[in-house]
Amino acid sequence: MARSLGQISAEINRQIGLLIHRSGKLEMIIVGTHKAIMIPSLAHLRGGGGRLKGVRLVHTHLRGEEISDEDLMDLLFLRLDMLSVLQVAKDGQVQSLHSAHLQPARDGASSWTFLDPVHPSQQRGSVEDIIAEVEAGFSRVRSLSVADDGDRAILVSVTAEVKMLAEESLTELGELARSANVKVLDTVLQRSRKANPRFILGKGKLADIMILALQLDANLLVFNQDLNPSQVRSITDFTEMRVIDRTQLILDIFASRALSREGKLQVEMAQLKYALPRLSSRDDALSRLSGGIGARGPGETKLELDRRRINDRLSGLARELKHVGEERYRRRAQRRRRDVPVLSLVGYTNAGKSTLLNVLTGSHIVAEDKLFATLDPTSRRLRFPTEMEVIITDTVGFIRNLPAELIKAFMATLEELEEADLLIHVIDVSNPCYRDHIEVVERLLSELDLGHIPCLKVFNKIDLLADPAVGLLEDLSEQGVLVSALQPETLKPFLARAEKMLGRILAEKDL
Ligand SMILES: Nc1nc2c(ncn2[C@@H]2O[C@H](COP(=O)(O)OP(=O)(O)OP(=O)(O)O)[C@@H](O)[C@H]2O)c(=O)[nH]1
Ligand SMILES: [Mg+2]
Repeated sequence: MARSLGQISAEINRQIGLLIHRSGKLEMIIVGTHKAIMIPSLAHLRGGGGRLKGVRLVHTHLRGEEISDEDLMDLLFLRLDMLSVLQVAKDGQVQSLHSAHLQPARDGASSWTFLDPVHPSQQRGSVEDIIAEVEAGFSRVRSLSVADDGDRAILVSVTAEVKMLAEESLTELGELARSANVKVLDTVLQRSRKANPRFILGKGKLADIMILALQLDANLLVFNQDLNPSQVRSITDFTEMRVIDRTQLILDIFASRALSREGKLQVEMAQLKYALPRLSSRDDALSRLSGGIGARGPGETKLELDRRRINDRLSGLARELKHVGEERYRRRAQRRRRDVPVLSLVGYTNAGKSTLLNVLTGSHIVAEDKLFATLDPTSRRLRFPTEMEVIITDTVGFIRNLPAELIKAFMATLEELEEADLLIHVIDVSNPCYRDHIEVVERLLSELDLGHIPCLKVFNKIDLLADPAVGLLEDLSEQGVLVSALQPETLKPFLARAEKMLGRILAEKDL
């Protein structure tokens, strides 16, 4: 076969490639130009049951070149079992066969191994054995890392931000992933002034990520930046991995957390609004996009609908939400008639709002070390030491770059905040980024037109400040109160302060 390939290739002065199944069956014959061949998409191939595609490529080179970088990219991106180059002399005589295959272990820089060049008639050992060994190597790597059924992701951030900010934001993406039960295998931070419009990243960097993904057995790429639909498509096509962005990740978390009818409706609305502009007339864009982390929660089957039906569904949702909103309005109006003041807990996600509400009111709403543990607003009665009774409301946490669609979707819930007489801004001081968090929350509050409501800053989790900087505690207690929701005795000064503020506010209102 090598001899015929060499002769024909030299005669027509074009490279010829054969894609060969593990079974030995020919999948495809590709005729290229004199210096390259183009391999069509192999997406239809189901793979060989392991990490690799189950096909190998043997192709001719006419100018004596050995395995080129492009060849290696093909090996990688097409996850070929093996890639071989048959060097052919001008007269069509076959010279030597150069082969390379991917390397499962992550030792050092090289992601592939070259076999010794050999004349095709002198080959020893079997290709099948080598491939079996490579596959076995990959699955060993896999079983070394924890085997679980959740998604296994590589986080990617492409940004022009300064290094520290970029890293912080990537850490937060990791927290989001963890909250969505996604296992984070590795993170890739690419700082660049200008994003590649097609892939966001340069192709070389994408190749690095692909290698990582293969070696770590990742099935998901999570980008910290919003991707447009065509970027999702190109990266997906290129890597054959599922690709989602930060917004999609947040939507997925919301979808799995929403409990109330209103919450579910709102999440579905946000999901649909996010998906709609990303719909493309071409093939399976939506099923891919709606894939998310398996597109859990409300809206999962609905996302399979087409654009028109999505629009119908959206107007239906809007109607339902309006209806639910009216019910809530009536409840609120009742409350107002009874003239009970309202305190609303606001703050960055994971600051400790729900924990605080639980401690203050002896409730047991879900509070956990996950982002967006709370999605549905909860109200409880709280009696101050001086017998004044108030209602205290827990709300969904804020986060930086909260997508506009999401904020809008949660408008109805956040309307609850408009009723608040006093906002309690809970801040996790043990988080190194707490200052940024304050800024994000304050900006969102003013965007939501809540900036005019009096606000008390509560610096929470002081128990975690093992060694606070000199003057920090004094500084903070000038701006608000210091508490630890886990140490009830620290809450007294907070209650006293809140009550005093509330007294003043109510007195002003009566005037
Ligand atoms: N050490 C310490 N941990 C706290 C304190 N307050 C809350 N936590 C922990 O912080 C985590 C988040 O608390 P939550 O009450 O769920 O926070 P949240 O602000 O309601 O968060 P979301 O609902 O996700 O926006 C939980 O694991 C709490 O146990 C505190 O004062 N000290
Ligand atoms: Mg909460």
